[in-house]
Amino acid sequence: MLRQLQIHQLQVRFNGEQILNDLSFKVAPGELFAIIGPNGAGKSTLLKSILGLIHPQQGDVSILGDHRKVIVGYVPQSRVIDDETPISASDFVSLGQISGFLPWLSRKEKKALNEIMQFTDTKRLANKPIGTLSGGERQRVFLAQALVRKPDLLLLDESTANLDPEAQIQMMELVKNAAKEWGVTALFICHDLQMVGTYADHVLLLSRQGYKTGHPEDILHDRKLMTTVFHGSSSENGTMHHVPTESELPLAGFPQ
Ligand SMILES: Nc1ncnc2c1ncn2[C@@H]1O[C@H](COP(=O)(O)OP(=O)(O)OP(=O)(O)O)[C@@H](O)[C@H]1O
Repeated sequence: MLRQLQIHQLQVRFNGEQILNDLSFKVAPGELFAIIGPNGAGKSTLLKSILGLIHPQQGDVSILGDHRKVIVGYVPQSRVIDDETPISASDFVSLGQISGFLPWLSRKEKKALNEIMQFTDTKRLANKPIGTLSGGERQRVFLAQALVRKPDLLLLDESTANLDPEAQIQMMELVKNAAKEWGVTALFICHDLQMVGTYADHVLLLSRQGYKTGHPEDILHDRKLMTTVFHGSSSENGTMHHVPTESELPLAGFPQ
């Protein structure tokens, strides 16, 4: 289980453009942590920095586990799968667990595959070619692949985008159950604020002007803040300020 995820004074620039600026926050083990913000705010950049796919100019990410190396599951924002892709859903899921050199699955791996397909309700899709699945079915298969090694940390980049409301709920329920059953800590980028309000324990609101972490009700119901971030203006003082503190969550705040 994850013991600590801590982002400390993270700075990422691309071609001289500041994308993440002095970003610091902590995520508690087993929580569902939403990342929201307008397009281009740097949400995917943050997940990629946590994964080590992007190297920040400054700051660091610490991911510490209890007894063993932390396993991270990731569902990227976009994955183009050709309709003709000749790979079955179950083979696609098992790609998430191949760690040895043998071209077949061990008994333990088969058991894990079976369990996760049951858990994600993808068993009935097992033999279907991945390219023939609907958008919602594919998303569940992608999630199954990310979960098959029972990760300690799960990173989801807009995994519920383009899904109908029922399928969105199914996906988020799966993530919530994974948190409940084996204590996975999940960071999920989401533009659907209703989903965030329903499922997130804490929220990071990110924009190029600053950021804020807190409980969903405090962030989502702050009309002035939300208007400033998503529409760039507010009837009152709409400037975003980043005021880090040393206290527990939220680590950063805006002047009240
Ligand atoms: N590898 C890269 N090289 C140069 N610029 C990049 C790179 N990756 C991202 N960017 C830029 O960084 C900014 C933030 O991108 P990012 O994808 O993190 O935003 P986002 O908040 O996830 O947006 P969206 O909600 O639209 O997915 C964008 O302006 C993007 O063009």
